[in-house]
Formats: sequence, structure tokens, C-alpha cells
Amino acid sequence: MTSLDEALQHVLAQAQPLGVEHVDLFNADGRVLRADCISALQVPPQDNSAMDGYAVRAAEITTAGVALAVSQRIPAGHVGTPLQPGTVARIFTGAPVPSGADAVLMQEDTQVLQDGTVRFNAVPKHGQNIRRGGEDIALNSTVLAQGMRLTPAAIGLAASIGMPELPVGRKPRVALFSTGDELVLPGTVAPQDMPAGSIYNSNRYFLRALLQRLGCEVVDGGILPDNLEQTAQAIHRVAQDCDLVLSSAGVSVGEEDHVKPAVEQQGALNLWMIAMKPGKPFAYGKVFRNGKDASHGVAHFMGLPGNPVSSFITFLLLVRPFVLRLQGMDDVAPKAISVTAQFDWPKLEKRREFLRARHDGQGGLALFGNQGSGVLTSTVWGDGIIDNPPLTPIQPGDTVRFIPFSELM
Ligand SMILES: Nc1nc2c(c(=O)[nH]1)N[C@H]1C(S)=C(S)[C@@H](COP(=O)(O)OP(=O)(O)OC[C@H]3O[C@@H](n4cnc5c(N)ncnc54)[C@H](O)[C@@H]3O)O[C@H]1N2
Ligand code: MOO
Repeated sequence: MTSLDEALQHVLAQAQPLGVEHVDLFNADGRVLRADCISALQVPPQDNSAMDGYAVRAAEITTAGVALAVSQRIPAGHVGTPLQPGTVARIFTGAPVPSGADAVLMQEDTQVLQDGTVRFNAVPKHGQNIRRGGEDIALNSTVLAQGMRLTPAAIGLAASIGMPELPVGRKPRVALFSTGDELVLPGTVAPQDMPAGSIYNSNRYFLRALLQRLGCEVVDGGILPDNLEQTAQAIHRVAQDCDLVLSSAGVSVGEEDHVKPAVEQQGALNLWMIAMKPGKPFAYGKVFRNGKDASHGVAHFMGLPGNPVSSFITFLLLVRPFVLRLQGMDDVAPKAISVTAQFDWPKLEKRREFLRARHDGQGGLALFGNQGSGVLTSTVWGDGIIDNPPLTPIQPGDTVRFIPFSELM
């Protein structure tokens, strides 16, 4: 069996980033930035007031009780004139500070007197309540680095330097198949009418949702019958215009498992059987578009195990980094944290295990009771997975490596 680290290294080495397209900021969330964003201005553009109040010369107000005349009024969006000595300027949050002024006193610390002058009940400090020009972003600085995945905050920052659109990695086109004669789509048969031996297809739904979150365009290939010829034909068809063919089930060792042989017939299988639990039968390979060799291009192939939790975990640990790298993302490794286990896991497992767990609200981790690879409930109950090395029992108080689901989607 191949180790997970080796498998990941292999698939990432195959993931040549796809082309670049430009999207407006409304459509940039979750996409991967493909060029540095360099600011053509400084932000804020000039010194401006952090408060509604009065722009003053600090040296003119050395004790509380000084009263000065108001010589101008500067709302945000307007530029004042140089501040005349012995006067103050009425100013509002965000308005440029007039030259000559070196502090702003908030209006709560002032009082307008009957003669129209303003009395200052506090002594300003030099620079007080002034946001300096360029304190957020310097002219010509790199604000966002290429290879990052855009977040709402990053999109806001791009807007703050006036960028209306951003260059991002093209969406990978992913053909998604489920296989298995036992599968029934929700909505086609009511629960009480389900034929004996059948189950609802759950993998199709979470895999599609995960792909969409990760910026992929999903081509739904439907459910493949347990038949080699039809499986091979369907894979050949979608490989023509998809970047990745993703299937669930049919990759284990049974004679009803036709996906692997179908890929081998018209491509090559590079990886199969990973030393991880769940997820052992994960497969990676290539499908030749002409069915014979790579001369007319290839589509990547990833075969996920059928057990729903195995499918879910292999997607998060192998498909997710792969589709993000296809979009040009640099650092695709999820960030793990160290947390204290508050449970017993005495089992000695030879494969590296990924246990569904969640924060217990007291700084520790609780484990879901049934770690079976068919128990999808564990993935909703849990808020992440423990990455447990081979042959490592866990006792309460042990520190474990925990990867929150928020790092994986
Ligand atoms: N003799 C062996 N048997 C199995 C091995 C093995 O090494 N030797 N590996 C086991 C492991 S580990 C896994 S994981 C599964 C994976 O098998 P397949 O990927 O071939 O998947 P299937 O056998 O078709 O299905 C497994 C299981 O999952 C259910 N399933 C399939 N698709 C869906 C779906 N879309 N939605 C919900 N549930 C699905 C299916 O009904 C089966 O219960 O193989 C073990 N066997
Ligand atoms: O390794 Mo399988 O993926 O346990 O169920």
C-alpha cells in the first residue's frame, strides 16, 4: 500500500494548473488568485479623521477649557483649506484632515458655546484620532499574493485598491459518477417503497456540494450500472471535455467493481490502495482521450471508495488539494491543530486513521462512538478529523493532531 503522503505528492505532481480567466469581484469568492494584486494607490489616500469632532493644532490646547472659533466644516468626501492659526475645523469621520491640523478631538469632549466658539474639555495629543495616509496599504505594495484562495476579506481588500475584477484559475470541469446497482436517487422512490437491498445514493450529493464549494464545474454523469462495457463507454465520453473524472464505489477488489478495469482499458492507473482508514481503495490514474495513448490529451481519474465516510475523507484529503492545485493554489495543506483527547481509543490500527471527532466545549475533543466507514452521521456530528498515526492508541489527556472541517472545504 502507498502512504497517504506519497499518494498526495503523486497527485499534486500531476496537477498542472489550468488556464486563467477574469471574474468580477461578485464572483471571486473561493477562487484561486493567479497574479499578485499590486496597489496603484496608498490606502487611506490621505490623513483622515477617525472621529466626528474637531481638527485642531494640539499646541493651541494645552489645558482643558480653551475655546476656539470654528473656521471651516469638512464632511467626508470634501477637502478643506489649510487650518488658520487660532481656529479649529469641524470635521467628520473619514474626512481629510486639513493641513496645519495635527489632532482631532471627538465631539463628546467638546461643547459649543453661545458665541459659536467651541470649548475643549480635554487636551489633545499630537496625532490623536488621525488615520495616517498609507497606514493600511502602501503605494506599489503587494496586497494579495498569487496562488491564494480568495476569501470575502480578500475581495474587500481588492476593492479597496480599486480592482473591479481579478485573474483566477479556470474552474476545473469534473465529471461525477456514482456506481452500484443498489443505488436509488432520493425523490424517485419513497422510503417505505425502497426495494430490498437498495439504498439511497448519498455520495453523489455531498461530493457535488464539495466540488462546487471548491470552485469546480460539475458534470453529472449519473449512476453507472455494474457493467464493464457501459462503465468504459461512459468514462470515455466524459473524458473528452472534462479535466477530472471522479467516481465513487467500484474500486475495491470484488468482481462487481468495474471502474478500475474500465480506466485501465483506456488509460493508466498510477495509484491504488492507500494506507489510510477509511479510504484504502482510493485510485488515481489517467484516461486517454483517444482511448489509446496520451497524444490527444488526457483526463485525470480519481476513484473514491463507495463507503460514504471513505468517500468523504478521501475527497477531503486527496481530491480537494488536487482540484485546488489545478486552479493554481500554492499551499493546499490544511492546517492542523494540537488538541487534547478526552476519550479512549485503544485499537492498534496498521493504517493511518482519520477519526471523526468534535470539540467538547471544554478545550478537549470527543470521539464519535461509531467510526464505521458507512456511518455518515459521524461526519455531521464531528467538526473535524483526528489524524492518528499507525499503531497509536489514544488515551484521555493525549495530544492529538486535529484538522477542523473548516480547513478542508
Ligand atoms: N475483500 C475485500 N473487500 C473489501 C475491501 C478489501 O480490501 N477486500 N475493502 C473494503 C473497503 S476498505 C472499502 S472502503 C470498500 C470500498 O468498496 P468499493 O469502493 O468497491 O465500493 P462498493 O463495494 O461498491 O460499495 C461499498 C459500500 O458503499 C455503499 N455505497 C456505494 N456507493 C454509494 C453511494 N453513492 N451512496 C451511498 N452508499 C454507497 C455500498 O452500498 C456499499 O455498502 O470495500 C470494502 N470491501
Ligand atoms: O478503508 Mo475502507 O475505506 O475502511 O472503509
